[in-house]
Amino acid sequence: MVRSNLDAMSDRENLLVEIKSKGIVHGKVVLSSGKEADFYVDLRRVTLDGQAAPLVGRVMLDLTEDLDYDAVGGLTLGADPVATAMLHAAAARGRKLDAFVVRKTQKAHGMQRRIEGPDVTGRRVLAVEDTSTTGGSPLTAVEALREAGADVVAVATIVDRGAASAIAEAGLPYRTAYSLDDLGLG
Ligand SMILES: O=P(O)(O)OC[C@H]1O[C@H](OP(=O)(O)OP(=O)(O)O)[C@H](O)[C@@H]1O
Ligand SMILES: O=C(O)c1cc(=O)[nH]c(=O)[nH]1
Repeated sequence: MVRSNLDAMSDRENLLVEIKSKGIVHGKVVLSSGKEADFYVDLRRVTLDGQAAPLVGRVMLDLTEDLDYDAVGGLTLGADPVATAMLHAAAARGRKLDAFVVRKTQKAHGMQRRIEGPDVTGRRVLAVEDTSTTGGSPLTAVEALREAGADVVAVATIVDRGAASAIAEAGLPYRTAYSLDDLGLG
């Protein structure tokens, strides 16, 4: 089946509707970085939603279509359903894409791994996040991936809250599907 630009545009529009209706929470909130904000973009309510998750996979694949990578993942937990949605969307397009999970700390028992899933050593990988404010979370994943011998080709998020400069400083291309302006929160 041939995928048209119209299909991609309609997925992008439909995912935006899902994010606006299910993922935005207004009110004072403390962010991962310790900063305070007046709203939260709770993308777990979108990436773990049965209707929205397939859109997440397709939109994030479309966003990174020109990049060369064969594994995707990031810092648990926000990145995990993004990566698995992409794995399944890729499989539906006949492409084999592996996923991985970067633990916040190395596991102390079992295989004692920091990065779970098929081995990423020597592979071109995409680091993803659901949303990023400071770039801290995706860059923590990038550091662990580089330590494991992976070649990180880029960072990609569903919603950017201000991470572009930190990711550019780390010398990596940065892709985001939506800005706060797209969400009416800019
Ligand atoms: O660090 P930043 O780049 O500014 O991005 C914000 C981080 O906050 C959220 O996760 P959180 O730290 O709340 O943890 P969780 O994924 O385990 O829920 C989100 O999923 C990002 O990982
Ligand atoms: O910066 C964060 O911690 C953060 C912001 C946001 O809108 N959503 C989220 O999951 N984390």
